[in-house]
Amino acid sequence: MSESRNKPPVSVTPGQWSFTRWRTVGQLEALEVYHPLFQATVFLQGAHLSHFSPRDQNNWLWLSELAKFQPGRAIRGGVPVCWPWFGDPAKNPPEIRKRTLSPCAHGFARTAVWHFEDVRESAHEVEISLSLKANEDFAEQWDGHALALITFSFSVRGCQIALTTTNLSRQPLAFSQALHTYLPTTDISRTRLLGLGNSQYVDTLKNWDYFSQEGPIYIDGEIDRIYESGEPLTMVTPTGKCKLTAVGSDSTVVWNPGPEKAKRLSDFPDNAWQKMLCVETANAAADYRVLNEGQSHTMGVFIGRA
Ligand SMILES: O=P(O)(O)OC[C@H]1O[C@@H](O)[C@H](O)[C@@H](O)[C@@H]1O
Repeated sequence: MSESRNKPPVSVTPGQWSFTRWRTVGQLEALEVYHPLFQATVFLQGAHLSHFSPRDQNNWLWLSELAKFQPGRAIRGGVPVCWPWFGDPAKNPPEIRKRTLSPCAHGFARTAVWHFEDVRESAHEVEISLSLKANEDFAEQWDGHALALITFSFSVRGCQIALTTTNLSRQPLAFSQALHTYLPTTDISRTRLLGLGNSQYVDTLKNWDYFSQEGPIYIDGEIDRIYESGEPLTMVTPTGKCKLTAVGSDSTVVWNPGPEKAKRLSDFPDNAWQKMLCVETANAAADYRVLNEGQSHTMGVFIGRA
């Protein structure tokens, strides 16, 4: 990552915080947390978390070595925020499809510049909040009016992400979403995901048909499934265990591009599919949500270690 330090937006007084500072990475503005106990980096574009780790540990998130930090381009790795629709709009339920005016996958929030709200610091925790008002500025992409508020809470125990959607329109609002978490592994063939045994899933690679999961998930190539479960998960790799605990979510997307799709993906090394797995806390497929005027829904995940 190239950098030039300390270019705060005008609303923020430099030096106001003890552990957090503005930083430019590539062409994007980010908040970098450098706490005695942990480190994190959050981009204003996409409200995108690219790094979290306790001090002196490697990044708990997978971040592509080919990731680009450019306006309008999604960062490959970390935790992209897919909102207000998940995946291909054409594969979403009719109530969501009728609002999406762009064919772009995963919604517009991951490439929009979010508004800085707040940083709160203590001896044990740092919280960062950002918001995105999806109003007439996004009228070419979406027929809706909603507010997304995201809060990242970092501590030595792990990282909590909470994404709250509020319907600002008079009409009921249907939306789908995901916190598209990229997790690292040293060897995908010796990695397994626990916690989805006995749940049903839609296999998007098999005609979107339904199947039942038995036991742990092993990955030996491309996988792209939407599980009907929001149960706690553990990813076991040769070097450790990562635990994901979701709230407000009854669906989980498990995705790895495998060797062939990896070659077609943007900003993704050909062999990187062997070093990552996406485990996405979601409201996707049948788990999409509908909010009446003024109603809110919070979906979130705690990423910890076992
Ligand atoms: O390349 P993108 O738009 O970041 O999407 C990556 C993947 O994201 C996953 O969530 C989808 O299930 C996959 O189908 C998709 O390929």
